[in-house]
Amino acid sequence: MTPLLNTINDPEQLRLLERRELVQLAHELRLFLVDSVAKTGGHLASNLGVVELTIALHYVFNTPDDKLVWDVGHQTYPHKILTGRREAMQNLRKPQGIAGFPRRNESGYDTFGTGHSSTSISAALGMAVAAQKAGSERRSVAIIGDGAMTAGMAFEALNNAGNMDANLLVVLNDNDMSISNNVGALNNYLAKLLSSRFYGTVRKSGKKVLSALPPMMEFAKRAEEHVKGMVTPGTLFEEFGFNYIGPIDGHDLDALIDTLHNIKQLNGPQFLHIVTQKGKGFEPAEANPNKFHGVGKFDPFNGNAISAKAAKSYTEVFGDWLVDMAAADHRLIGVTPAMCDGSGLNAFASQFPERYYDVGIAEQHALTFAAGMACDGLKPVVAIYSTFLQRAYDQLIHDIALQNLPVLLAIDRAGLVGADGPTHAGSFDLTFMRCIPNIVIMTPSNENECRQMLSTGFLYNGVAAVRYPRGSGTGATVNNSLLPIEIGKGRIERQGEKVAILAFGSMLAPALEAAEAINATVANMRFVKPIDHALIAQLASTHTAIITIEENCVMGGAGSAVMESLQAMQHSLSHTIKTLSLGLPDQFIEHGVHETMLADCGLDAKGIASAIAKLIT
Ligand SMILES: Cc1ncc(C[n+]2csc(CCOP(=O)(O)OP(=O)(O)O)c2C)c(N)n1
Ligand SMILES: CC(=O)[C@@H](O)[C@H](O)COP(=O)(O)O
Ligand SMILES: [Mg+2]
Repeated sequence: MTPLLNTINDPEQLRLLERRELVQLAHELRLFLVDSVAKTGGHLASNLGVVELTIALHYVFNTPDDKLVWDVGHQTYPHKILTGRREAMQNLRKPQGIAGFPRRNESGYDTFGTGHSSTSISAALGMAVAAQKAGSERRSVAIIGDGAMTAGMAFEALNNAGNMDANLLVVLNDNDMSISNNVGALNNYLAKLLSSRFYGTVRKSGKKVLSALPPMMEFAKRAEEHVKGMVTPGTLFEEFGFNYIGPIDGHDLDALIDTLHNIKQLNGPQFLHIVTQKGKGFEPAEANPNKFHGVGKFDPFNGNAISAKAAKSYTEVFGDWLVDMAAADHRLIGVTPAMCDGSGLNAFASQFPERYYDVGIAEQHALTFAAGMACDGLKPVVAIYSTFLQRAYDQLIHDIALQNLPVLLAIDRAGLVGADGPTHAGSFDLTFMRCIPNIVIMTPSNENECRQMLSTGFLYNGVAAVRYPRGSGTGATVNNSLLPIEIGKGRIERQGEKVAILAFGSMLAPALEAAEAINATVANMRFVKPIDHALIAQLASTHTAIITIEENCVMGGAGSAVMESLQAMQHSLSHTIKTLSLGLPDQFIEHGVHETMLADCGLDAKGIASAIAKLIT
């Protein structure tokens, strides 16, 4: 057979293929995906699951005029490959290479930038309304997974769209998996929809929708049936005002294409439920979709990881601490918004299942749920990535801090995260948390300090946050103590003269290295809030330059806290001090390799030394 995939550089070419050729194309696309991701690393299992769906969508819809909005965007590799980026896949997520998520500035086919979940229905609805207002017939399609569907935002959008007449199609890609097993009542409901009698009913109702009636009449008829309660039992999505079609096999290209063709004729909000298998076609990923959700380089023949096991990560340090503290205190509850594995909760979940809560992709709920538990004597620990905590800002302020509730936030992936790029960078948490009253914020400089700070935050009777980076730190030995450290106290790690570097968290190690050449003093500040005013005063009175350094944006971050402190004490200082705040610049940092990204921001020893040299000469 003549290969097909390498002839497709644009969906226009895909649309010229015969229907019967598409199965071969899907097969080639899968082989290409496995081979390509084996070399680069990236998200694999979700992409394998949407091969047929991606082909069918580009085959039926007139992309890029018709808009495809992929939720999360971790499953867009087949889309990228079919839209002119096949060759570019070899540089996926590498510096200057293509991104792991859709990017509007990367391709006209990437209609909406994503990375965080559950935004697709809102964005596609916005595009559908824009088309309507422009008198355009173009279609908008949101493709959302069953995991992403657990988020409140998806339901906010359904609620809005189901009450409108915009031409929006929502495709629910139901593979019965989030990163880990999907959870919650909605997941149970979807399983019920797929089962036995109800499945039959739904299929019939789907067929009815695809009958010969003209689209507008069909839509009106469905609306009338709804009003009269004739559609029984109505699916949840029908109750939301959508025309529900499915479930259909999302690996059956003929069924997908026929159904999409039919739906394209219909007006108003449409909902297509498809069933797929995460990891489809690659046995190791089918067997363990969680492991192959996001992977490093691997052997494409057996799926074995190529890189050696790295040093103990901060995530693992947190996971070990959680198990130990849970054993010591029966009030401890562990909460994760759908990131069990990534946040290091596996051991806790299996040892303390009755105290473990995966709430789905629901960061806002996770925090308020924790607040409620804290009101009544429990001690919740919310494990959350810095970037996803952004979703729950009001809950942190209004539900936790304002009521001064004892909730510990274990904030992982703080700082730059490498290959996932700007959507996942934890660049802002110090800035957005520091201005909230009542909160204790800690930045561990090594793994052992991380454990000490977790204990400190847990034992503190109020809201506390420990923010630590992705991966491992200095490799410090972690002792098994559960004792706290004194809140608000930094310490001097290296005594030098004239120049004092005040380092926060991960930046202590490069600060110490930079200090050698110029004999600078280095303080490990440890706490961003309360900031150690006494230590700052001591350093200010004995040095002529104060430099702060953090892996957070400079604006409003830990360095700002130091500068505010200095400002407050300036009248009592007998000499002037030169100051400099180092940290992440006021821009989104592109994906790449963590160390290089830091160096590019001047946050390695060399960059720190050169910035100090400029300041003091
Ligand atoms: C707001 C937010 N929280 C958490 C995540 C992490 N995350 C990425 S993909 C994913 C699971 C998505 O499951 P689903 O939508 O079913 O897609 P699948 O991976 O099954 O294809 C999660 C939890 C995220 N990207 N955004
Ligand atoms: C798409 C998504 O949000 C997650 O899969 C994320 O890429 C995981 O990142 P980590 O690899 O840091 O856990
Ligand atoms: Mg899923």
